[in-house]
Amino acid sequence: MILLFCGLSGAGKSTLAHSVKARLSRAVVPVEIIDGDTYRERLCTDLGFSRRDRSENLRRLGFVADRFAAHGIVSIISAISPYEDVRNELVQSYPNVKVVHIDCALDELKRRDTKGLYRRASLPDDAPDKLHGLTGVSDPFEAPAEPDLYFNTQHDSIDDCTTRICDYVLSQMAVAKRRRARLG
Ligand SMILES: Nc1ncnc2c1ncn2[C@@H]1O[C@H](COP(=O)(O)OS(=O)(=O)O)[C@@H](OP(=O)(O)O)[C@H]1O
Ligand SMILES: Nc1ncnc2c1ncn2[C@@H]1O[C@H](COP(=O)(O)OP(=O)(O)O)[C@@H](O)[C@H]1O
Repeated sequence: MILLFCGLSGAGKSTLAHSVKARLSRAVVPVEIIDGDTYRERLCTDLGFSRRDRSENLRRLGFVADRFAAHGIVSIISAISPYEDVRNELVQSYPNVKVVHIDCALDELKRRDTKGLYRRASLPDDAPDKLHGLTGVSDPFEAPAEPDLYFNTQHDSIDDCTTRICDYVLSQMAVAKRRRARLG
């Protein structure tokens, strides 16, 4: 299974990816986190934040996620993934891709500002530290029309989100197991 987490910077993708991994490891379910930030430092160093590059970024993460998933590992892609067409492309290209929208209001993200990106995006255009094209501020984010799971992390606690995601994964795994048993 591939869990495709998408949402704005600071919404909670990495936090939830790690808490889900920790919780599922207790049930002996292997999880691999494929984090946009980390892969941008290694596999995707040539990519920036244009539409073309963000699309290529997600295609690469999807390919890696599928390789892990093929070996029974739950792959969590934790990236902003702002475009519906590329998310749908992954859903159609690989088996068992579930889209998880990690949502949060911009006001709350500006308050959290864990990496200082929102402050930098609000600087005057000629400021040396100005961040252009920040998703949700000066670059688009297309909310998934039909996510498999939806969270608003301003209202849903880390623990509640983690429980719902883990319950979903375990129930999907149980369905797949029953299907395999029926087919012999
Ligand atoms: N312009 C702009 N817009 C959005 N994000 C930016 C930008 N510049 C740098 N960053 C940092 O890059 C991280 C997002 O990388 P992703 O690979 O997840 O993005 S994308 O899916 O390709 O849109 C994102 O990480 P997260 O905060 O974990 O989401 C930011 O730290
Ligand atoms: N329900 C929640 N789920 C995830 N993170 C939350 C939640 N509520 C508050 N937070 C906080 O929001 C921040 C999210 O940061 P992070 O996980 O790095 O976001 P992202 O990976 O989407 O950029 C963390 O400081 C986290 O503690």
